[in-house]
Amino acid sequence: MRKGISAALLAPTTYAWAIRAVELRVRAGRRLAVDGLDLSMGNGVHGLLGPNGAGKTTLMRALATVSRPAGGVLELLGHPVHARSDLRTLRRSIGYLPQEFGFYGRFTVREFVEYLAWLKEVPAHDIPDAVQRALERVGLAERGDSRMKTLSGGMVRRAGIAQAIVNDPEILLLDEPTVGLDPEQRLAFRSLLRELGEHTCVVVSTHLVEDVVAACTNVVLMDAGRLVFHGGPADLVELGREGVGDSSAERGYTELLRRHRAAGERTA
Ligand SMILES: Nc1ncnc2c1ncn2[C@@H]1O[C@H](COP(=O)(O)OP(=O)(O)OP(=O)(O)O)[C@@H](O)[C@H]1O
Repeated sequence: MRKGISAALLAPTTYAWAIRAVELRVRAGRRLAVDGLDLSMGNGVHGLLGPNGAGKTTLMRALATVSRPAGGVLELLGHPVHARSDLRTLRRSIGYLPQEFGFYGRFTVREFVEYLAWLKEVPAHDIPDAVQRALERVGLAERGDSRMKTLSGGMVRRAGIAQAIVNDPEILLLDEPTVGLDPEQRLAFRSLLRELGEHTCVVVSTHLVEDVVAACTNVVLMDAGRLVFHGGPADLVELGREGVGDSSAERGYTELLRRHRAAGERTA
């Protein structure tokens, strides 16, 4: 048995949900930015929406096991995540594109993705093919030998998506992946998302409600650290038949937040 990995982590696990949170609380600095969240997610593409400061990035960081929960239950692929969990094996099955990420500008795109594949403990002999496939999936195969510092903002984002998918994760977390992508790339990205969601639990945080309707199987709406709505994109569109906003989906989003806040004021 490999040193440092417990038998419990190596044992096959069965689970109903790839991600399960019950009364989850997560701190951002000293603030409880996720405050009593109940949420279960399986395979599919889950669009995480919410106003600025809703707690989306804080939740993504907890799902990526970057921050540990301050309370409640968090289970990823059936493994509990808490202060004392051994997360090394679990992290091999997670892909994460943070909102902001650093890289060595002198690395080529291929070296950058290879390095992350190595950190994710992808077996060495699988790395070249895995990297090539990830670069092809984000449309960067032609730029594999370019240095990271020579890429445009949108291309850096695509390199970030490539590193997140290079280990074929079972949970894929993408924090605002479409920022800086041109319209053609956004369309290509939507179809990549749909493809990935067939066998993976994909969580995509975004402010683009239209992207969620076009590419997601589920909508998760948060406000002030709590779950406001979890349903299908069609439910959001249906709710937005009337109200303020340029599209039905945006109106549905606004209407859900309005109802949630009005209910909060009544109970306060
Ligand atoms: N390091 C920190 N220290 C203190 N407070 C923080 C820290 N990071 C985030 N917060 C606060 O936690 C709350 C949730 O922030 P978070 O970044 O998770 O929201 P978000 O939904 O991702 O927002 P956005 O849409 O603007 O990216 C906000 O009120 C924010 O000000």
